[in-house]
Amino acid sequence: MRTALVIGTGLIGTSAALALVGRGVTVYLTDHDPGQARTAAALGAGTDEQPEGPVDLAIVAVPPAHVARTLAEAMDRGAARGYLDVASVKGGPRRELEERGLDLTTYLGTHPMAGRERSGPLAATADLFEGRPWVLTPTPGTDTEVLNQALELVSLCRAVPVVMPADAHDRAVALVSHMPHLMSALVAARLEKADDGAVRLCGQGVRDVTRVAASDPAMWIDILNANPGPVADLLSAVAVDLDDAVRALRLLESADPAKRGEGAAGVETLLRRGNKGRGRVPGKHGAAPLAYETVAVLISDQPGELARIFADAGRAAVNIEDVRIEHATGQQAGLVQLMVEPSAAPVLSAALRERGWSIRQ
Ligand SMILES: NC(=O)c1ccc[n+]([C@@H]2O[C@H](COP(=O)([O-])OP(=O)(O)OC[C@H]3O[C@@H](n4cnc5c(N)ncnc54)[C@H](O)[C@@H]3O)[C@@H](O)[C@H]2O)c1
Ligand SMILES: O=C(O)C(=O)C[C@]1(C(=O)O)C=C[C@@H](O)C=C1
Repeated sequence: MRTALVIGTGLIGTSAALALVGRGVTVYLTDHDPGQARTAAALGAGTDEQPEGPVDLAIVAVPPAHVARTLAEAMDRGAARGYLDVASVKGGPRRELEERGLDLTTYLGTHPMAGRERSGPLAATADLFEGRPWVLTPTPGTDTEVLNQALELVSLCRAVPVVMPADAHDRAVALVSHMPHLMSALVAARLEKADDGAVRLCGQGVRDVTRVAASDPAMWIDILNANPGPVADLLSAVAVDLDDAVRALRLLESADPAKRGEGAAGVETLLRRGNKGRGRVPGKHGAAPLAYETVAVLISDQPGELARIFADAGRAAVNIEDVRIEHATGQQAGLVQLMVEPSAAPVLSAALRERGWSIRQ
C-alpha cells in the first residue's frame, strides 16, 4: 500500500495513520471537524491536504452511526480503490450499506480489538494495535485486492488478522466488549453518589474494573444501539448470577450454621467460575495465558524510578512480561508489580534486593 485516506481522525483513525506513516505510507487525513484533522497532521499522522486522485485504501474511522453515510460519500466521489471501516459493530453498517444499493465488492468491514477510554487524535498512539486481534469480515463478494490491502494494513499496524462473519463478530464482541463495558459502567455508577470517605479508598481493583466506564457515552450509545439483542441476552444471564450471589450472601448473614455453609458454597462456586473464565482470557499478543509470577517492588514517586527498575531487571537478564503500578493515596510512594516467568522471579527479586530495592512478598 502506497497511499491511504483516513476519514475520521480520532483515536482509532489517527492511531492507524501514525502506524502507516511510520511504515512509509503516504496518509491523507480528513474529518468533519477540520480541527481534528489538523491536530492529527500536527502529530505526524499525515497531511490534511486532500489527494489528487484515488488512494489505495480509504479507512473510515467515524462513530458507527455515521459509517454507512461516510462510506457512501467516499465511494460516490471515487476516493479510493478499496474501502474499509473500523467500527465496533459490523452487521448494522453492512446492512445499511446494502440498503443504499452500493457496490460492496470494494468494501470490507473490519474491527481492531484495541482502544482506549479516551477519544480524539491526542489520545492516539502508533502502537495501539500491536499484537491485538483485528477482525476482518469479508463476504464471498469481497474483492481479493481489497482483502489484501486490509491484510497489509493489519500487518503494518502489527496486529493479528482474525476472519469471521459480521454477525458472528457482533455476538462475540457482545460477550468480550459490550456487556463488559456496561458492567464497568454499572460498578462505576455505584460510586456516583457514594461518600467521599469511601471513594478516597479506591484501590487498583476498582480502577481496573471501571477504567472503560470513563469512555465517551455518545460513542457507546451508537455501539449498543447497533447490537442490543446479544448484549441484553448476556446481561439477562448475568442477572441470574447476580440473584444467586445475593441469595448466597443473604445466607451468609444467617445465624444458622447450615445456611451459612450453603451461602459460602454458593459464593465459592461463583468465584471459582470467575477464576475459570479469567483463565481463558488470552495473554499478551493473543497467546494462551501464561502463569506469570509477580515481583512487587516499592518505589518512591520520583522521576526516573521506573526506568531504574527496568534497567536493573535488564542487567539481571530478566524479561518483564507485564507491569502494573499501584499508587498509594496521599503518599509519595507506589508499588510496581513486575510480571515475569516463574523461573525468573527469584532471580529478579534477588537482583533487585541487591541493588537496594524494597521487595514486597
Ligand atoms: N475507542 C475504541 O476503543 C475503539 C476501538 C476499536 C474501534 N472503534 C471504532 O472506531 C471508530 C472511531 O472511534 P474513535 O474511538 O476513534 O472515536 P473518536 O471520537 O476518537 O473519533 C471519531 C472521529 O470521527 C469524526 N467524525 C464523526 N463523524 C464524522 C463524519 N461524518 N465524517 C468525518 N468524520 C467524522 C469525529 O470528529 C472524530 O474526530 C468507531 O466506529 C468505533 O466504534 C473504537
Ligand atoms: O481498552 C479499551 O479502552 C477499550 O474500550 C477497547 C475496546 C474493548 O472493549 O476491548 C472497546 C471497544 C472497541 O470496539 C474495541 C476495543
